[in-house]
Amino acid sequence: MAGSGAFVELLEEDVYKYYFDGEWRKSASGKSVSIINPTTRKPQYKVQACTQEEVNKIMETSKVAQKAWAKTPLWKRAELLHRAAVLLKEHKNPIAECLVKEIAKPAKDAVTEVVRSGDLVSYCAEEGVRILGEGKFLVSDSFPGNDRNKLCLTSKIPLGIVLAIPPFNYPVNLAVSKIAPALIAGNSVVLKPPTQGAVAALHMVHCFHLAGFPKGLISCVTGKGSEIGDFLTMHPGVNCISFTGGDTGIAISKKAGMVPLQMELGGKDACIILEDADIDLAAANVVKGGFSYSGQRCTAVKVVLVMESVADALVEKVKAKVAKMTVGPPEENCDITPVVTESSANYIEGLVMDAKQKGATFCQEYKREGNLIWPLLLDHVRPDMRLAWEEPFGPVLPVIRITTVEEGIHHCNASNFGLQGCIFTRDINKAMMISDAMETGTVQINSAPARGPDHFPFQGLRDSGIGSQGITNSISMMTKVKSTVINLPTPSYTMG
Ligand SMILES: NC(=O)C1=CN([C@@H]2O[C@H](COP(=O)(O)OP(=O)(O)OC[C@H]3O[C@@H](n4cnc5c(N)ncnc54)[C@H](OP(=O)(O)O)[C@@H]3O)[C@@H](O)[C@H]2O)C=CC1
Ligand SMILES: O=C(O)[C@H](O)COP(=O)(O)O
Repeated sequence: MAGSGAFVELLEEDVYKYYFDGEWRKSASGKSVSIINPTTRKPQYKVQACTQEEVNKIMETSKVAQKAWAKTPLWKRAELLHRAAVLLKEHKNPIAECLVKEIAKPAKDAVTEVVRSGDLVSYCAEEGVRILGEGKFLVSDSFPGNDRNKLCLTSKIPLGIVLAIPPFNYPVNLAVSKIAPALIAGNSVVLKPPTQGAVAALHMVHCFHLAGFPKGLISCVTGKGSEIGDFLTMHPGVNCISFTGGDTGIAISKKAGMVPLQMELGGKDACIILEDADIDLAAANVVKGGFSYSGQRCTAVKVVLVMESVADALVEKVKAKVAKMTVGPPEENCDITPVVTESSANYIEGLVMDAKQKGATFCQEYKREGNLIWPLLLDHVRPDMRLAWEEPFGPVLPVIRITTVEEGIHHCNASNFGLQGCIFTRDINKAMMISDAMETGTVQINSAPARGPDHFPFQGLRDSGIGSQGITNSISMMTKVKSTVINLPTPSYTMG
């Protein structure tokens, strides 16, 4: 159970502690932040509201710990990560319980998130050993005018302190996707978890603690992003920021200093369906892509662009599937569960009402109880409706009927987002042409958008982000190249 057994030291009275210098501590602020259960809409947990002084101390300690960690052999770093991965999987149930209570993730999916996170940590350890174990050897005589008298050795070195800020929808998986690459590359980590999801993240951090990582190497600061966020992201001790979330990331990129940024932000992933598509396959993916975790995924299908000639058939099939979806509490593994906050539900409702006023066709009746919104497919959505462009981050999916492929590509590229997109067609040549024309970080052919498997590159264009994630890319991003050049007194040619 959360906050008990192996996790008992995380909790004092009813407030979860923050993690610093290898210990669980109470904040000197004496204040806490309440986490509201999206299902009951009542306070579920409390976490410490950390102070700026505590952040300063964390940064100092983190810097010292990083210097020692960078001298720890790579295989030993990997060994500790493997140990943390085992512990994460061993404690999947209490961590998943927090995800159910804090972010209303269906119980089965919550367990999957933790297991996936363990796998990500192990894979990262293995990948890190391979890619960080290799450098480059360059010789000078390949550049015009040079003899072979300079030998350049390059290797990848750590950046220092990586600030990791994940969003509410994957507070464990999108935290470890930053923590593990940072650690294997020799960095220290300061984690600021999302408020909704903070307790799951603290339990995850405890697995790293139990694995035996050195004191100070990993810290976890809790508190509202709106209060402590700017102080963290603008802190001079930070050497890299890895952020996943919404528009906050755009603001951070304007305020952060001259440090590498990895930003994974919002998306409005389009699903283009052509006349020759397998409509059963497309419908199944529209439902899975649009409604899993109630649409609260950056990679959710957020607009369907279907050719008019097959639109009726698609809409009928999707409607039939939506009718079978279960709606209710995450504990009962319902397909659709309450969205994360009341303000999120209000925002979604605003988009629905705008579409209603402008004449969209409701394939189901709009229904809401508290934060729980029933799945809704809106047909005949037009570009003048907000739903055509904004991301609801909820179980509401607009369908725009198109008469040419170009119309679909144009709509996709006119978005301020450019995360992923997908195409359904039986013609691979057409699929490749459309994929080339779509201005998104990834295009999926005949499947819904997805970040995973976690070693695949994951990136967005325009407001969807900066840089690329995925295990290999994250490890590289959290390092920089260091060169050592040996200058020989006379040119030397091997076997010459
Ligand atoms: N591209 C991607 O991979 C993903 C993108 N998203 C996008 O994120 C949004 C929803 O996630 P959500 O968690 O609400 O996103 P937010 O951007 O609101 O929050 C993300 C994180 O930033 C923190 N934060 C808030 N204010 C600041 C600040 N000023 N400085 C630093 N950190 C801050 C939050 O903490 P706190 O909770 O305390 O406010 C949270 O940990 C959607 O728009 C979605 O598209 C979500 C998941 C993945
Ligand atoms: O934040 C998100 O929504 C995730 O990055 C999406 O991950 P998934 O495609 O694996 O669900």
